[in-house]
Amino acid sequence: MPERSDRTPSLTGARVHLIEDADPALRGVPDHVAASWRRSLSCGVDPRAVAHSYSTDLDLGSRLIRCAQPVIEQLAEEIAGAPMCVALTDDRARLLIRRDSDSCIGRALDRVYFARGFGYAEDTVGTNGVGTVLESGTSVQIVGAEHFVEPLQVFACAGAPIRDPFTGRIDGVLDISCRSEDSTPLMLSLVRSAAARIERNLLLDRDRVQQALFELYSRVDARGHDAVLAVGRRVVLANTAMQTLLGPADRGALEDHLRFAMSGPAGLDDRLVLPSGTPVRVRRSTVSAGGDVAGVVGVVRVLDDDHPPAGSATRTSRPLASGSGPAPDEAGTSPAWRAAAAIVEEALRADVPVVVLGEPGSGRATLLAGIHRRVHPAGRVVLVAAEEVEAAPAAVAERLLRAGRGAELHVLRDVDRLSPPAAQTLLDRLGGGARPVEGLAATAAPGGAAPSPLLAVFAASASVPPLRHRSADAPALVRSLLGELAPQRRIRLDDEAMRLVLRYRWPGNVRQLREALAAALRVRPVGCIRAQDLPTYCSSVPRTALRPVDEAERDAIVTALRATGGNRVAAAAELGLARSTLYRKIRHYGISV
Ligand SMILES: Nc1ncnc2c1ncn2[C@@H]1O[C@H](COP(=O)(O)OP(=O)(O)OP(=O)(O)O)[C@@H](O)[C@H]1O
Repeated sequence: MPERSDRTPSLTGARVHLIEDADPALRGVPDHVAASWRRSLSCGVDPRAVAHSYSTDLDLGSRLIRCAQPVIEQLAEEIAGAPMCVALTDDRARLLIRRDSDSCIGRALDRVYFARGFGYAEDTVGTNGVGTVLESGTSVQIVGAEHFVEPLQVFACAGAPIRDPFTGRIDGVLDISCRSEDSTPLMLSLVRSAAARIERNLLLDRDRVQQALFELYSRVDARGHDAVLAVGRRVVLANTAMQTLLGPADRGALEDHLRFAMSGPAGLDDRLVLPSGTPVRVRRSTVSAGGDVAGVVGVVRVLDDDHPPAGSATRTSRPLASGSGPAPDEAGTSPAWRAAAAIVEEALRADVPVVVLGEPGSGRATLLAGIHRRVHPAGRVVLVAAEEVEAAPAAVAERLLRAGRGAELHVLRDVDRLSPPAAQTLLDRLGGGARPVEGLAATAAPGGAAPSPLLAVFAASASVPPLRHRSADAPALVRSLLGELAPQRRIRLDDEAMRLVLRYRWPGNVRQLREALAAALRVRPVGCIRAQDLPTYCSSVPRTALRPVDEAERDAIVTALRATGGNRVAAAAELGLARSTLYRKIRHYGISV
Protein backbone atom coordinates (compact mmCIF):
# COMPACT_ATOMS: atom_id res chain seq x y z
CA MET A 1 0.00 0.00 0.00
CA PRO A 2 1.38 3.50 -0.84
CA GLU A 3 2.42 5.93 1.90
CA ARG A 4 -0.60 7.69 3.41
CA SER A 5 0.29 11.10 1.91
CA ASP A 6 0.60 9.56 -1.58
CA ARG A 7 -2.90 8.17 -1.31
CA THR A 8 -4.59 11.56 -1.01
CA PRO A 9 -5.69 11.84 -4.70
CA SER A 10 -7.11 8.30 -4.81
CA LEU A 11 -8.88 8.77 -1.45
CA THR A 12 -10.32 12.08 -2.63
CA GLY A 13 -11.53 10.44 -5.86
CA ALA A 14 -13.09 7.50 -4.01
CA ARG A 15 -14.87 9.82 -1.58
CA VAL A 16 -16.27 11.98 -4.37
CA HIS A 17 -17.54 8.82 -6.10
CA LEU A 18 -19.21 7.69 -2.92
CA ILE A 19 -20.94 11.03 -2.43
CA GLU A 20 -22.10 11.22 -6.04
CA ASP A 21 -22.79 7.60 -6.73
CA ALA A 22 -24.11 6.41 -3.36
CA ASP A 23 -22.38 3.01 -3.25
CA PRO A 24 -19.22 2.40 -5.29
CA ALA A 25 -16.71 -0.30 -4.35
CA LEU A 26 -14.32 2.21 -2.64
CA ARG A 27 -11.24 0.30 -3.80
CA GLY A 28 -8.01 1.37 -2.07
CA VAL A 29 -9.86 2.85 0.90
CA PRO A 30 -9.10 1.09 4.22
CA ASP A 31 -12.12 -0.94 5.38
CA HIS A 32 -12.67 0.99 8.61
CA VAL A 33 -12.57 4.32 6.71
CA ALA A 34 -14.94 3.07 3.98
CA ALA A 35 -17.41 1.81 6.60
CA SER A 36 -17.24 5.14 8.41
CA TRP A 37 -17.74 7.16 5.18
CA ARG A 38 -20.85 5.09 4.41
CA ARG A 39 -22.19 5.71 7.91
CA SER A 40 -21.42 9.44 7.61
CA LEU A 41 -23.21 9.63 4.28
CA SER A 42 -26.27 7.75 5.52
CA CYS A 43 -26.48 10.12 8.51
CA GLY A 44 -26.62 13.08 6.13
CA VAL A 45 -23.28 14.61 7.21
CA ASP A 46 -22.45 17.63 5.02
CA PRO A 47 -19.05 16.84 3.42
CA ARG A 48 -18.23 20.55 2.96
CA ALA A 49 -18.60 21.93 6.47
CA VAL A 50 -18.04 21.00 10.11
CA ALA A 51 -21.45 20.92 11.77
CA HIS A 52 -21.12 22.08 15.36
CA SER A 53 -23.14 21.08 18.38
CA TYR A 54 -22.37 22.57 21.78
CA SER A 55 -23.37 21.21 25.20
CA THR A 56 -23.31 22.97 28.54
CA ASP A 57 -24.15 19.96 30.71
CA LEU A 58 -20.69 18.35 30.76
CA ASP A 59 -19.73 16.42 33.88
CA LEU A 60 -16.37 18.04 34.65
CA GLY A 61 -16.07 16.39 38.07
CA SER A 62 -16.44 12.87 36.72
CA ARG A 63 -14.40 9.81 37.67
CA LEU A 64 -13.24 9.65 34.05
CA ILE A 65 -11.68 13.12 34.29
CA ARG A 66 -10.16 12.39 37.69
CA CYS A 67 -8.54 9.20 36.41
CA ALA A 68 -7.51 10.64 33.03
CA GLN A 69 -6.02 13.94 34.23
CA PRO A 70 -2.60 12.65 35.39
CA VAL A 71 -2.22 10.50 32.27
CA ILE A 72 -3.07 13.45 30.02
CA GLU A 73 -0.47 15.62 31.83
CA GLN A 74 2.14 12.91 31.25
CA LEU A 75 1.17 12.44 27.61
CA ALA A 76 1.25 16.21 27.06
CA GLU A 77 4.85 16.19 28.31
CA GLU A 78 5.73 13.29 26.02
CA ILE A 79 4.53 15.18 22.93
CA ALA A 80 5.76 18.60 24.10
CA GLY A 81 8.23 18.94 21.22
CA ALA A 82 5.65 18.28 18.48
CA PRO A 83 2.76 20.56 17.37
CA MET A 84 -0.02 18.34 18.68
CA CYS A 85 -2.91 18.32 21.10
CA VAL A 86 -4.24 15.70 23.50
CA ALA A 87 -8.00 15.60 23.99
CA LEU A 88 -10.41 13.66 26.16
CA THR A 89 -14.09 13.24 25.30
CA ASP A 90 -16.99 11.63 27.09
CA ASP A 91 -19.00 8.70 25.73
CA ARG A 92 -21.06 11.10 23.62
CA ALA A 93 -17.96 12.44 21.82
CA ARG A 94 -18.15 15.78 23.67
CA LEU A 95 -14.77 17.37 24.37
CA LEU A 96 -13.98 17.57 28.07
CA ILE A 97 -10.26 18.43 28.06
CA ARG A 98 -7.84 19.69 25.39
CA ARG A 99 -4.13 20.25 26.02
CA ASP A 100 -2.21 21.92 23.15
CA SER A 101 1.54 21.68 22.83
CA ASP A 102 1.58 24.94 20.83
CA SER A 103 -0.85 27.77 20.24
CA CYS A 104 -0.92 27.40 16.40
CA ILE A 105 -2.43 23.92 16.53
CA GLY A 106 -4.83 25.16 19.23
CA ARG A 107 -6.07 28.02 17.02
CA ALA A 108 -6.45 25.70 14.01
CA LEU A 109 -8.51 23.27 16.06
CA ASP A 110 -10.65 26.07 17.51
CA ARG A 111 -11.63 26.99 13.95
CA VAL A 112 -13.12 23.50 13.41
CA TYR A 113 -14.89 23.54 16.82
CA PHE A 114 -12.59 20.91 18.32
CA ALA A 115 -12.93 22.60 21.71
CA ARG A 116 -14.44 21.93 25.13
CA GLY A 117 -18.19 21.36 25.01
CA PHE A 118 -18.35 20.73 21.26
CA GLY A 119 -19.35 17.31 19.96
CA TYR A 120 -17.36 15.19 17.53
CA ALA A 121 -19.85 12.35 17.03
CA GLU A 122 -19.48 10.63 13.67
CA ASP A 123 -23.11 11.25 12.74
CA THR A 124 -22.47 15.01 13.13
CA VAL A 125 -18.94 15.63 11.79
CA GLY A 126 -18.29 12.42 9.85
CA THR A 127 -15.19 10.21 10.01
CA ASN A 128 -12.79 11.42 12.76
CA GLY A 129 -10.55 10.15 15.53
CA VAL A 130 -13.24 10.49 18.22
CA GLY A 131 -16.66 9.69 16.74
CA THR A 132 -15.33 6.84 14.61
CA VAL A 133 -13.75 5.26 17.70
CA LEU A 134 -17.14 5.34 19.45
CA GLU A 135 -18.93 3.92 16.41
CA SER A 136 -16.41 1.16 15.68
CA GLY A 137 -15.44 0.42 19.30
CA THR A 138 -11.72 0.24 18.41
CA SER A 139 -8.81 2.64 18.21
CA VAL A 140 -8.30 4.34 14.85
CA GLN A 141 -5.99 6.79 13.15
CA ILE A 142 -7.62 9.07 10.59
CA VAL A 143 -5.21 11.02 8.42
CA GLY A 144 -5.91 13.90 6.02
CA ALA A 145 -8.23 12.86 3.18
CA GLU A 146 -9.58 9.94 5.23
CA HIS A 147 -11.75 12.53 7.02
CA PHE A 148 -15.23 12.69 5.46
CA VAL A 149 -15.61 16.43 5.96
CA GLU A 150 -13.31 18.64 3.88
CA PRO A 151 -12.27 21.23 6.53
CA LEU A 152 -10.94 18.36 8.69
CA GLN A 153 -8.72 16.97 5.93
CA VAL A 154 -5.78 19.15 6.96
CA PHE A 155 -5.62 17.25 10.27
CA ALA A 156 -4.64 13.81 11.46
CA CYS A 157 -5.97 12.24 14.62
CA ALA A 158 -5.54 9.02 16.53
CA GLY A 159 -8.13 7.99 19.08
CA ALA A 160 -8.48 5.09 21.50
CA PRO A 161 -11.54 4.05 23.49
CA ILE A 162 -11.41 4.17 27.29
CA ARG A 163 -13.44 1.28 28.65
CA ASP A 164 -14.86 0.82 32.12
CA PRO A 165 -12.82 -2.13 33.42
CA PHE A 166 -15.91 -3.73 34.98
CA THR A 167 -18.64 -3.28 32.41
CA GLY A 168 -16.50 -3.01 29.27
CA ARG A 169 -18.65 -0.03 28.29
CA ILE A 170 -16.82 2.84 26.54
CA ASP A 171 -16.67 5.78 28.98
CA GLY A 172 -14.79 8.16 26.68
CA VAL A 173 -12.12 8.60 24.00
CA LEU A 174 -8.51 9.77 24.27
CA ASP A 175 -7.30 11.50 21.14
CA ILE A 176 -4.10 13.03 19.77
CA SER A 177 -4.54 15.46 16.88
CA CYS A 178 -2.11 17.42 14.72
CA ARG A 179 -1.82 18.77 11.18
CA SER A 180 -1.75 15.89 8.69
CA GLU A 181 1.83 16.68 7.57
CA ASP A 182 3.03 16.18 11.19
CA SER A 183 1.22 12.85 11.54
CA THR A 184 3.18 9.76 12.58
CA PRO A 185 2.03 6.14 13.18
CA LEU A 186 3.48 6.58 16.68
CA MET A 187 0.40 8.66 17.60
CA LEU A 188 -1.75 5.55 17.60
CA SER A 189 0.50 3.55 19.90
CA LEU A 190 0.93 6.55 22.22
CA VAL A 191 -2.80 7.07 22.53
CA ARG A 192 -3.48 3.34 22.99
CA SER A 193 -1.03 2.92 25.84
CA ALA A 194 -2.23 6.14 27.52
CA ALA A 195 -5.86 4.92 27.28
CA ALA A 196 -4.76 1.64 28.90
CA ARG A 197 -3.17 3.64 31.76
CA ILE A 198 -6.45 5.54 32.27
CA GLU A 199 -8.33 2.23 32.38
CA ARG A 200 -5.92 1.02 35.07
CA ASN A 201 -6.62 4.18 37.08
CA LEU A 202 -10.36 3.57 36.70
CA LEU A 203 -9.85 0.08 38.07
CA LEU A 204 -7.86 1.34 41.07
CA ASP A 205 -10.41 4.08 41.68
CA ARG A 206 -13.27 1.58 41.62
CA ASP A 207 -11.33 -0.59 44.07
CA ARG A 208 -10.95 2.43 46.37
CA VAL A 209 -14.70 3.08 46.35
CA GLN A 210 -15.52 -0.58 46.97
CA GLN A 211 -12.86 -0.76 49.67
CA ALA A 212 -14.59 2.10 51.55
CA LEU A 213 -17.88 0.19 51.49
CA PHE A 214 -16.24 -3.04 52.58
CA GLU A 215 -14.45 -1.32 55.49
CA LEU A 216 -17.65 0.13 56.95
CA TYR A 217 -19.51 -3.16 56.41
CA SER A 218 -16.73 -5.06 58.25
CA ARG A 219 -16.72 -2.55 61.14
CA VAL A 220 -20.51 -2.75 61.58
CA ASP A 221 -20.48 -6.55 61.26
CA ALA A 222 -17.74 -6.86 63.91
CA ARG A 223 -19.81 -4.83 66.40
CA GLY A 224 -22.30 -7.57 67.30
CA HIS A 225 -24.81 -10.11 66.14
CA ASP A 226 -26.99 -7.83 64.03
CA ALA A 227 -27.99 -8.65 60.49
CA VAL A 228 -25.98 -6.38 58.19
CA LEU A 229 -26.65 -5.71 54.52
CA ALA A 230 -24.39 -3.52 52.36
CA VAL A 231 -25.37 -2.47 48.86
CA GLY A 232 -22.93 -0.78 46.48
CA ARG A 233 -23.17 0.06 42.80
CA ARG A 234 -22.18 -3.46 41.82
CA VAL A 235 -21.77 -5.44 45.05
CA VAL A 236 -24.08 -6.73 47.74
CA LEU A 237 -22.61 -7.96 51.04
CA ALA A 238 -24.66 -9.81 53.65
CA ASN A 239 -23.41 -11.37 56.90
CA THR A 240 -24.62 -14.78 58.13
CA ALA A 241 -27.31 -13.26 60.34
CA MET A 242 -28.68 -11.39 57.33
CA GLN A 243 -28.63 -14.45 55.13
CA THR A 244 -30.82 -16.40 57.55
CA LEU A 245 -33.11 -13.52 58.57
CA LEU A 246 -35.20 -13.02 55.43
CA GLY A 247 -36.45 -14.95 52.42
CA PRO A 248 -35.21 -14.11 48.90
CA ALA A 249 -38.16 -11.85 47.98
CA ASP A 250 -37.81 -9.78 51.17
CA ARG A 251 -34.02 -9.66 50.72
CA GLY A 252 -34.47 -8.41 47.15
CA ALA A 253 -36.94 -5.75 48.28
CA LEU A 254 -34.57 -4.59 51.02
CA GLU A 255 -31.67 -4.39 48.56
CA ASP A 256 -33.88 -2.25 46.28
CA HIS A 257 -34.68 -0.02 49.23
CA LEU A 258 -30.99 0.49 50.12
CA ARG A 259 -30.09 1.05 46.46
CA PHE A 260 -32.71 3.79 46.28
CA ALA A 261 -31.49 5.21 49.59
CA MET A 262 -28.04 5.76 48.03
CA SER A 263 -29.35 8.96 46.48
CA GLY A 264 -31.05 10.15 49.68
CA PRO A 265 -29.85 11.73 52.94
CA ALA A 266 -26.69 10.23 54.47
CA GLY A 267 -27.88 8.43 57.60
CA LEU A 268 -31.42 7.49 58.60
CA ASP A 269 -33.61 5.13 60.48
CA ASP A 270 -36.24 3.53 58.23
CA ARG A 271 -39.16 1.35 59.19
CA LEU A 272 -40.78 -0.60 56.43
CA VAL A 273 -42.94 -3.58 55.65
CA LEU A 274 -41.39 -6.17 53.34
CA PRO A 275 -43.40 -8.03 50.65
CA SER A 276 -44.07 -11.01 52.99
CA GLY A 277 -45.61 -8.58 55.49
CA THR A 278 -42.57 -8.69 57.82
CA PRO A 279 -42.02 -5.30 59.47
CA VAL A 280 -38.35 -4.29 59.75
CA ARG A 281 -36.28 -1.42 60.99
CA VAL A 282 -33.15 -0.44 59.05
CA ARG A 283 -30.49 1.85 60.47
CA ARG A 284 -28.44 2.88 57.49
CA SER A 285 -25.26 4.81 56.76
CA THR A 286 -24.15 6.05 53.39
CA VAL A 287 -20.47 5.49 52.48
CA SER A 288 -18.67 8.04 50.31
CA ALA A 289 -15.20 7.94 48.81
CA GLY A 290 -13.63 10.86 46.96
CA GLY A 291 -16.99 12.53 46.31
CA ASP A 292 -18.61 9.30 44.99
CA VAL A 293 -21.31 7.46 46.90
CA ALA A 294 -19.86 3.97 47.36
CA GLY A 295 -23.00 2.42 48.82
CA VAL A 296 -25.18 2.05 51.86
CA VAL A 297 -24.69 -0.18 54.89
CA GLY A 298 -27.84 -1.11 56.80
CA VAL A 299 -28.36 -2.85 60.14
CA VAL A 300 -31.65 -4.72 59.89
CA ARG A 301 -33.98 -5.82 62.70
CA VAL A 302 -37.32 -7.54 62.41
CA LEU A 303 -39.86 -5.67 64.55
CA ASP A 304 -42.21 -7.53 66.82
CA ASP A 305 -45.94 -6.76 66.86
CA ASP A 306 -45.55 -4.42 69.84
CA HIS A 307 -43.38 -2.09 67.76
CA PRO A 308 -44.93 -1.94 64.34
CA PRO A 309 -43.28 0.31 61.80
CA ALA A 310 -44.84 3.70 61.33
CA GLY A 311 -46.02 2.66 57.90
CA SER A 312 -47.71 -0.50 59.03
CA ALA A 313 -51.05 1.26 59.30
CA THR A 314 -50.92 1.36 55.52
CA ARG A 315 -51.68 -2.35 55.48
CA THR A 316 -54.90 -2.08 57.45
CA SER A 317 -57.94 -1.33 55.37
CA ARG A 318 -59.17 2.03 56.53
CA PRO A 319 -61.96 3.47 54.42
CA LEU A 320 -61.08 6.37 52.15
CA ALA A 321 -63.36 9.36 51.91
CA SER A 322 -66.02 8.86 49.29
CA GLY A 323 -65.06 10.20 45.89
CA SER A 324 -61.37 9.97 46.80
CA GLY A 325 -58.68 9.53 44.17
CA PRO A 326 -56.40 6.51 43.89
CA ALA A 327 -55.26 5.03 47.20
CA PRO A 328 -51.48 5.42 47.06
CA ASP A 329 -50.76 2.13 48.76
CA GLU A 330 -52.85 0.17 46.30
CA ALA A 331 -50.52 1.37 43.57
CA GLY A 332 -47.33 1.28 45.60
CA THR A 333 -45.94 -1.79 47.31
CA SER A 334 -42.22 -1.20 46.73
CA PRO A 335 -40.24 -0.57 49.90
CA ALA A 336 -39.21 2.91 48.74
CA TRP A 337 -42.83 3.94 48.16
CA ARG A 338 -43.95 2.41 51.46
CA ALA A 339 -41.14 4.19 53.32
CA ALA A 340 -42.27 7.52 51.83
CA ALA A 341 -45.90 6.74 52.71
CA ALA A 342 -44.90 5.89 56.28
CA ILE A 343 -43.05 9.18 56.79
CA VAL A 344 -45.92 11.21 55.32
CA GLU A 345 -48.47 9.42 57.47
CA GLU A 346 -46.43 9.96 60.64
CA ALA A 347 -46.04 13.67 59.83
CA LEU A 348 -49.71 14.21 58.97
CA ARG A 349 -50.87 12.41 62.11
CA ALA A 350 -48.58 14.61 64.22
CA ASP A 351 -49.52 17.71 62.16
CA VAL A 352 -45.89 18.35 61.30
CA PRO A 353 -45.34 20.25 58.00
CA VAL A 354 -43.96 17.74 55.50
CA VAL A 355 -42.32 18.19 52.11
CA VAL A 356 -42.42 15.37 49.59
CA LEU A 357 -39.42 15.33 47.28
CA GLY A 358 -39.46 13.66 43.90
CA GLU A 359 -39.44 14.17 40.15
CA PRO A 360 -42.45 15.94 38.63
CA GLY A 361 -45.30 13.57 37.88
CA SER A 362 -44.03 10.92 40.31
CA GLY A 363 -47.17 11.10 42.44
CA ARG A 364 -46.06 13.42 45.27
CA ALA A 365 -49.37 15.30 45.50
CA THR A 366 -51.33 12.07 45.03
CA LEU A 367 -49.46 10.51 47.96
CA LEU A 368 -50.13 13.49 50.23
CA ALA A 369 -53.79 13.65 49.24
CA GLY A 370 -54.33 9.90 49.65
CA ILE A 371 -52.77 9.76 53.09
CA HIS A 372 -54.50 12.91 54.27
CA ARG A 373 -57.82 11.32 53.33
CA ARG A 374 -56.87 8.21 55.27
CA VAL A 375 -55.89 10.21 58.35
CA HIS A 376 -58.90 12.57 58.08
CA PRO A 377 -61.62 10.74 56.10
CA ALA A 378 -63.84 13.80 56.12
CA GLY A 379 -60.93 16.14 55.39
CA ARG A 380 -60.15 18.36 52.43
CA VAL A 381 -56.99 18.86 50.38
CA VAL A 382 -56.25 22.24 48.82
CA LEU A 383 -53.61 22.17 46.08
CA VAL A 384 -51.78 25.50 45.69
CA ALA A 385 -49.90 25.91 42.40
CA ALA A 386 -46.43 27.50 42.38
CA GLU A 387 -47.73 30.18 39.98
CA GLU A 388 -50.35 31.24 42.52
CA VAL A 389 -47.73 31.62 45.26
CA GLU A 390 -45.38 33.41 42.89
CA ALA A 391 -48.10 35.96 42.02
CA ALA A 392 -49.10 36.74 45.63
CA PRO A 393 -46.88 35.09 48.28
CA ALA A 394 -48.08 37.31 51.14
CA ALA A 395 -51.76 36.61 50.40
CA VAL A 396 -51.12 32.86 50.20
CA ALA A 397 -49.28 33.00 53.56
CA GLU A 398 -52.28 34.81 55.13
CA ARG A 399 -54.58 32.10 53.84
CA LEU A 400 -52.37 29.32 55.17
CA LEU A 401 -52.23 30.91 58.63
CA ARG A 402 -56.01 31.41 58.72
CA ALA A 403 -56.84 27.96 57.31
CA GLY A 404 -59.13 25.58 59.21
CA ARG A 405 -57.17 23.27 61.49
CA GLY A 406 -56.90 19.52 61.45
CA ALA A 407 -59.07 18.40 58.60
CA GLU A 408 -57.66 20.72 55.92
CA LEU A 409 -54.30 20.14 54.22
CA HIS A 410 -52.78 22.83 52.01
CA VAL A 411 -50.23 21.42 49.56
CA LEU A 412 -47.84 24.00 48.07
CA ARG A 413 -46.78 22.42 44.78
CA ASP A 414 -43.26 22.63 43.31
CA VAL A 415 -41.83 25.02 45.92
CA ASP A 416 -38.39 24.58 44.31
CA ARG A 417 -39.71 26.52 41.31
CA LEU A 418 -40.48 29.67 43.32
CA SER A 419 -38.26 32.68 42.74
CA PRO A 420 -36.01 33.56 45.74
CA PRO A 421 -38.04 36.74 46.58
CA ALA A 422 -41.38 34.87 46.55
CA ALA A 423 -39.94 32.01 48.64
CA GLN A 424 -38.44 34.50 51.11
CA THR A 425 -41.70 36.47 51.48
CA LEU A 426 -43.64 33.29 52.14
CA LEU A 427 -40.98 32.09 54.60
CA ASP A 428 -41.01 35.41 56.51
CA ARG A 429 -44.81 35.53 56.69
CA LEU A 430 -44.96 31.94 57.93
CA GLY A 431 -42.60 32.81 60.81
CA GLY A 432 -39.32 31.62 59.30
CA GLY A 433 -39.92 28.01 60.35
CA ALA A 434 -39.63 28.92 64.06
CA ARG A 435 -43.04 27.41 64.86
CA PRO A 436 -44.86 24.74 62.87
CA VAL A 437 -47.67 25.79 60.56
CA GLU A 438 -50.59 23.37 60.86
CA GLY A 439 -52.15 21.61 57.90
CA LEU A 440 -49.25 22.37 55.59
CA ALA A 441 -47.38 20.21 53.08
CA ALA A 442 -45.38 20.81 49.91
CA THR A 443 -43.87 19.08 46.93
CA ALA A 444 -40.44 19.83 45.46
CA ALA A 445 -37.92 18.34 43.06
CA PRO A 446 -34.83 16.97 44.80
CA GLY A 447 -31.35 18.43 44.28
CA GLY A 448 -30.95 21.68 42.39
CA ALA A 449 -28.18 24.22 42.77
CA ALA A 450 -29.58 26.02 45.81
CA PRO A 451 -32.40 24.48 47.83
CA SER A 452 -35.28 26.85 48.51
CA PRO A 453 -34.99 28.58 51.93
CA LEU A 454 -38.67 27.70 52.30
CA LEU A 455 -37.71 24.11 53.06
CA ALA A 456 -36.89 25.34 56.62
CA VAL A 457 -40.65 25.43 57.26
CA PHE A 458 -40.93 21.66 56.82
CA ALA A 459 -39.73 19.56 59.73
CA ALA A 460 -40.30 16.26 57.90
CA SER A 461 -39.38 15.15 54.41
CA ALA A 462 -40.06 12.05 52.37
CA SER A 463 -38.69 10.99 48.99
CA VAL A 464 -40.91 9.51 46.32
CA PRO A 465 -38.82 7.46 43.90
CA PRO A 466 -39.17 8.04 40.16
CA LEU A 467 -41.31 5.42 38.43
CA ARG A 468 -38.25 3.84 36.76
CA HIS A 469 -36.87 3.00 40.23
CA ARG A 470 -40.03 1.28 41.38
CA SER A 471 -40.95 -0.91 38.47
CA ALA A 472 -42.40 -3.39 40.98
CA ASP A 473 -45.26 -0.89 41.36
CA ALA A 474 -45.90 -0.55 37.63
CA PRO A 475 -48.42 -3.43 37.19
CA ALA A 476 -50.57 -2.17 40.09
CA LEU A 477 -50.30 1.40 38.83
CA VAL A 478 -51.38 0.33 35.35
CA ARG A 479 -54.42 -1.45 36.83
CA SER A 480 -55.28 1.58 38.94
CA LEU A 481 -54.87 4.05 36.06
CA LEU A 482 -56.86 1.89 33.62
CA GLY A 483 -59.59 1.59 36.24
CA GLU A 484 -59.67 5.36 36.50
CA LEU A 485 -59.46 6.06 32.75
CA ALA A 486 -61.95 3.39 31.65
CA PRO A 487 -64.03 2.69 34.76
CA GLN A 488 -66.72 0.50 33.24
CA ARG A 489 -64.49 -1.49 30.90
CA ARG A 490 -62.61 -4.76 31.33
CA ILE A 491 -59.26 -3.79 29.88
CA ARG A 492 -55.71 -4.91 30.54
CA LEU A 493 -52.22 -4.91 28.99
CA ASP A 494 -50.89 -8.05 27.30
CA ASP A 495 -47.47 -9.39 28.35
CA GLU A 496 -45.54 -7.64 25.58
CA ALA A 497 -47.15 -4.26 26.34
CA MET A 498 -46.39 -4.72 30.05
CA ARG A 499 -42.79 -5.58 29.14
CA LEU A 500 -42.50 -2.24 27.33
CA VAL A 501 -43.96 -0.42 30.33
CA LEU A 502 -41.40 -2.07 32.62
CA ARG A 503 -38.49 -1.39 30.26
CA TYR A 504 -39.24 2.24 29.38
CA ARG A 505 -37.67 4.91 31.63
CA TRP A 506 -40.73 7.19 32.00
CA PRO A 507 -39.01 10.58 32.34
CA GLY A 508 -42.46 12.13 32.95
CA ASN A 509 -43.20 9.44 35.59
CA VAL A 510 -46.76 8.37 36.48
CA ARG A 511 -48.27 11.34 34.64
CA GLN A 512 -46.61 10.17 31.42
CA LEU A 513 -47.71 6.57 32.03
CA ARG A 514 -51.28 7.83 32.45
CA GLU A 515 -51.05 9.74 29.16
CA ALA A 516 -49.60 6.69 27.37
CA LEU A 517 -52.45 4.51 28.64
CA ALA A 518 -55.02 7.14 27.64
CA ALA A 519 -53.50 7.17 24.12
CA ALA A 520 -53.60 3.36 23.95
CA LEU A 521 -57.26 3.39 25.04
CA ARG A 522 -58.09 5.67 22.13
CA VAL A 523 -56.61 3.04 19.77
CA ARG A 524 -58.10 0.03 21.59
CA PRO A 525 -60.98 1.06 23.84
CA VAL A 526 -61.79 -2.49 25.03
CA GLY A 527 -60.05 -5.84 25.42
CA CYS A 528 -56.33 -6.35 25.63
CA ILE A 529 -53.94 -3.45 24.93
CA ARG A 530 -50.99 -4.61 22.84
CA ALA A 531 -47.47 -3.20 22.52
CA GLN A 532 -48.26 -1.48 19.23
CA ASP A 533 -51.18 0.39 20.83
CA LEU A 534 -48.80 2.26 23.14
CA PRO A 535 -47.12 5.46 21.85
CA THR A 536 -44.05 4.78 19.71
CA TYR A 537 -41.64 6.30 22.25
CA CYS A 538 -42.41 3.41 24.64
CA SER A 539 -40.53 1.08 22.26
CA SER A 540 -37.29 3.03 22.56
CA VAL A 541 -34.80 3.54 25.38
CA PRO A 542 -32.11 5.80 23.89
CA ARG A 543 -28.79 6.28 25.69
CA THR A 544 -28.93 10.04 25.31
CA ALA A 545 -31.57 12.76 25.15
CA LEU A 546 -33.07 13.05 21.68
CA ARG A 547 -33.57 16.17 19.61
CA PRO A 548 -37.04 16.62 18.03
CA VAL A 549 -35.60 15.57 14.66
CA ASP A 550 -34.25 12.34 16.23
CA GLU A 551 -37.61 11.68 17.87
CA ALA A 552 -39.31 11.98 14.47
CA GLU A 553 -36.83 9.52 12.98
CA ARG A 554 -37.22 7.12 15.91
CA ASP A 555 -41.02 7.25 15.57
CA ALA A 556 -40.80 6.51 11.83
CA ILE A 557 -38.57 3.49 12.49
CA VAL A 558 -40.81 2.10 15.25
CA THR A 559 -43.90 2.61 13.08
CA ALA A 560 -42.26 0.78 10.15
CA LEU A 561 -41.08 -2.07 12.40
CA ARG A 562 -44.52 -2.42 13.96
CA ALA A 563 -46.16 -2.39 10.51
CA THR A 564 -43.83 -5.13 9.27
CA GLY A 565 -44.15 -7.27 12.39
CA GLY A 566 -40.54 -6.56 13.38
CA ASN A 567 -39.11 -7.63 9.98
CA ARG A 568 -35.99 -5.47 9.66
CA VAL A 569 -35.41 -6.14 5.95
CA ALA A 570 -38.96 -5.08 5.07
CA ALA A 571 -38.79 -2.10 7.43
CA ALA A 572 -35.48 -0.93 5.89
CA ALA A 573 -37.05 -1.15 2.41
CA GLU A 574 -40.12 0.76 3.53
CA LEU A 575 -37.99 3.48 5.10
CA GLY A 576 -35.57 3.61 2.16
CA LEU A 577 -32.62 2.89 4.44
CA ALA A 578 -29.70 0.51 4.01
CA ARG A 579 -30.16 -2.48 6.29
CA SER A 580 -26.90 -1.72 8.13
CA THR A 581 -28.10 1.86 8.73
CA LEU A 582 -31.38 0.60 10.14
CA TYR A 583 -29.54 -1.80 12.50
CA ARG A 584 -27.32 1.04 13.67
CA LYS A 585 -30.27 3.34 14.28
CA ILE A 586 -32.16 0.61 16.14
CA ARG A 587 -29.12 0.28 18.43
CA HIS A 588 -28.73 4.05 18.73
CA TYR A 589 -32.37 4.60 19.75
CA GLY A 590 -32.52 1.45 21.90
CA ILE A 591 -35.55 0.25 19.94
CA SER A 592 -37.22 -3.00 20.93
CA VAL A 593 -40.02 -4.17 18.62
N1 LIG B 1 -50.26 6.14 42.97
C1 LIG B 1 -50.98 6.64 41.95
N2 LIG B 1 -52.08 6.04 41.53
C2 LIG B 1 -52.80 6.54 40.50
N3 LIG B 1 -52.47 7.66 39.82
C3 LIG B 1 -51.37 8.29 40.20
C4 LIG B 1 -50.55 7.83 41.27
N4 LIG B 1 -49.50 8.65 41.39
C5 LIG B 1 -49.66 9.60 40.45
N5 LIG B 1 -50.79 9.39 39.74
C6 LIG B 1 -51.29 10.21 38.62
O1 LIG B 1 -50.16 10.78 37.96
C7 LIG B 1 -50.34 12.18 37.72
C8 LIG B 1 -49.28 12.99 38.45
O2 LIG B 1 -49.41 12.80 39.84
P1 LIG B 1 -49.15 13.98 40.88
O3 LIG B 1 -49.86 15.24 40.46
O4 LIG B 1 -49.41 13.43 42.22
O5 LIG B 1 -47.59 14.19 40.65
P2 LIG B 1 -46.57 15.18 41.35
O6 LIG B 1 -45.40 14.38 41.74
O7 LIG B 1 -47.26 15.97 42.41
O8 LIG B 1 -46.07 16.08 40.16
P3 LIG B 1 -46.68 17.41 39.52
O9 LIG B 1 -46.37 18.52 40.46
O10 LIG B 1 -45.96 17.48 38.22
O11 LIG B 1 -48.18 17.15 39.35
C9 LIG B 1 -51.76 12.49 38.19
O12 LIG B 1 -52.60 12.40 37.06
C10 LIG B 1 -52.08 11.39 39.16
O13 LIG B 1 -53.45 11.12 39.15
